[in-house]
Amino acid sequence: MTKAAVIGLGTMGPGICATLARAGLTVAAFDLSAEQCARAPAMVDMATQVLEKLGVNLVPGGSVGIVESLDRAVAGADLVIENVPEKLELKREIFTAICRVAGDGAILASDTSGIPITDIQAGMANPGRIVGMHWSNPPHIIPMIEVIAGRETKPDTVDWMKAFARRIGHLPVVIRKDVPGFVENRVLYSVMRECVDLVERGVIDAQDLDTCVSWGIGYKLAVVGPMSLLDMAGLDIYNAVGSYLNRELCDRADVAPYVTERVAAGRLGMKTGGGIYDYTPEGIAALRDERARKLVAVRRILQE
Ligand SMILES: NC(=O)C1=CN([C@@H]2O[C@H](COP(=O)(O)OP(=O)(O)OC[C@H]3O[C@@H](n4cnc5c(N)ncnc54)[C@H](O)[C@@H]3O)[C@@H](O)[C@H]2O)C=CC1
Ligand SMILES: Cc1ncc(C=O)c(C(=O)O)c1O
Repeated sequence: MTKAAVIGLGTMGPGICATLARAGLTVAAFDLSAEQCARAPAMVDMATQVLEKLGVNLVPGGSVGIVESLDRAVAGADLVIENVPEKLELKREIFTAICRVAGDGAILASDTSGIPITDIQAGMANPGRIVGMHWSNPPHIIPMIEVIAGRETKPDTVDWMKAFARRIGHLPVVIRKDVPGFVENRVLYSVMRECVDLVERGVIDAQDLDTCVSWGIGYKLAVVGPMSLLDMAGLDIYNAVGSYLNRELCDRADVAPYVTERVAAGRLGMKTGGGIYDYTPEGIAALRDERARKLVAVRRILQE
């Protein structure tokens, strides 16, 4: 398998392109926005430099080319990865267009954060080839990929995707039920909901919350997963604490005003220069470098 198409070159697309090219694939990438197409090559280069530092196996012959239409990207591709915004109708439009052009044998993957694959593939021309391939941000550094079968996905499509994830140096985990959010984001969003609530209620400020979670929980969880942590702490302790604490935890079904008010004001985070925190362009470049350097160092140690 040599040719891949990546549709959408926003936060996720460039790092995915770099990872595929590093594994020897010829990647044709497309984004509707000329601005995103113009910035993509520099983003791909930055991700490629990080992959070099990580020492991820280099298979010669890979490349990334930005093309001017979805049809050009998809024609002849063995694998298509969709990375457009998280809206079901948009993703269905894109998959309809992809199915029109893709060859019968191509694997068609969505990087959706949690829209059930069953909803994306319903009524498509080739649903058995459509599969969830959920990367984690930044996709060239975080090595885990969730592989999700929708109701109509063929088992051999899932097997193919597992093997492919390993081929590009990532770790596949198979999600056995096509539940919204799959697994990673169900866990992340339960943590995020509690964190936002604690900051909104003034229990802690944003910076201390970040320190508490990164050093108290995140650092530990990178080495000891939650199920193993239960055994390490003792199930009796979880039972005792959970019996009074679980009922206290945030269970709101909507998104907190702390977030919705910032979104309404255009404060989306690093991509708009401010969100919870404020950023300058120089600060963003420095943060990206620092985070990549630290994530690479931690990954190296964890892989030993
Ligand atoms: N940002 C994150 O941390 C992660 C996001 N995801 C998922 O990956 C997908 C993409 O997310 P991001 O890269 O963050 O979004 P983004 O908003 O940064 O990028 C999306 C890109 O799609 C392009 N686009 C929109 N309509 C298009 C069309 N019709 N044809 C071609 N390109 C089009 C946009 O111009 C934009 O560059 C979403 O489903 C998201 O939930 C998955 C893992 C992590
Ligand atoms: C906030 C948030 N939402 C979704 C995802 C992935 O789908 C991520 C991530 O990968 O980091 C995230 O941070």
